[in-house]
Amino acid sequence: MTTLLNVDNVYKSYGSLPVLKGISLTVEEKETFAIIGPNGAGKTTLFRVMTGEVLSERGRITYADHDVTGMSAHDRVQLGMGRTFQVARVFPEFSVEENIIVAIEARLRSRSESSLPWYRTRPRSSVREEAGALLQDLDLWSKKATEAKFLSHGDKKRLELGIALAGKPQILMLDEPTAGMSPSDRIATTELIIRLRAANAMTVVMTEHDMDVIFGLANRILVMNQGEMIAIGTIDEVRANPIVREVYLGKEMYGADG
Ligand SMILES: Nc1ncnc2c1ncn2[C@@H]1O[C@H](COP(=O)(O)OP(=O)(O)OP(=O)(O)O)[C@@H](O)[C@H]1O
Repeated sequence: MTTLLNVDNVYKSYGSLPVLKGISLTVEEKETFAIIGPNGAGKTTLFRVMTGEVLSERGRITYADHDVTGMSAHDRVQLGMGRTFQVARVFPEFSVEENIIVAIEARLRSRSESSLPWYRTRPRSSVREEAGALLQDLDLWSKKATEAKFLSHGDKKRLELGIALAGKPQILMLDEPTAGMSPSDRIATTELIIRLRAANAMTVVMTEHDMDVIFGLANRILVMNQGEMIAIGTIDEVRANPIVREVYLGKEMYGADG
């Protein structure tokens, strides 16, 4: 196995509040790694430290052999780290298809696959074709002409996933991909991520509250509590961990006999 992302002894405080107290983890190529924990545990802060939206005060982060510790979020995206947000970020006035096209064009420009300015490249037929294929994969083809602001919550999250995929990331960072979704949308989104992950040979890092989604997707899990790591391992290892049982998850994780 090849390590793609390495977080080594990372600390972060907000004012006098320590939020990350020495977090270390590795994410191996093609695995899905989930971060879980109760509210306020520090999951989102750790996620942001990994994506570069927040810089850590101590520790080191490497991604594909690059030291990215002090690197901006934008530069990390250029290296192949794609991400989605808890609240989907799409261009509301653009159609579904235009949102995807803009994202593909951004990739083409930033990776020097095209040297022309955007207004001279669009809409190239190859870009339209790529957008069409992605929309089919996302089951959004029938809504391609719909303005994004009119999409349901689930479809908006799906579109945001497509925007991230249009950047052809090597690692996809998903911040609560099923937040606010109905149970049926959650199942559909889990299945979609499984499908897209296989088709694109992607590594995934995610935060998520829903245990069914975690169990459906993750290979390994980090459990956090109050800025600390309380367990890290496979689903079975984490389930069997007595500290996790005591501190955090309770019945939901173990079923009625747990
Ligand atoms: N920008 C900020 N400024 C000050 N305090 C913050 C900031 N962001 C987070 N915090 C605090 O840091 C702690 C950890 O927050 P964080 O959002 O990382 O936890 P979380 O595990 O993602 O929680 P949740 O499950 O509720 O999203 C909380 O006490 C929170 O109030």
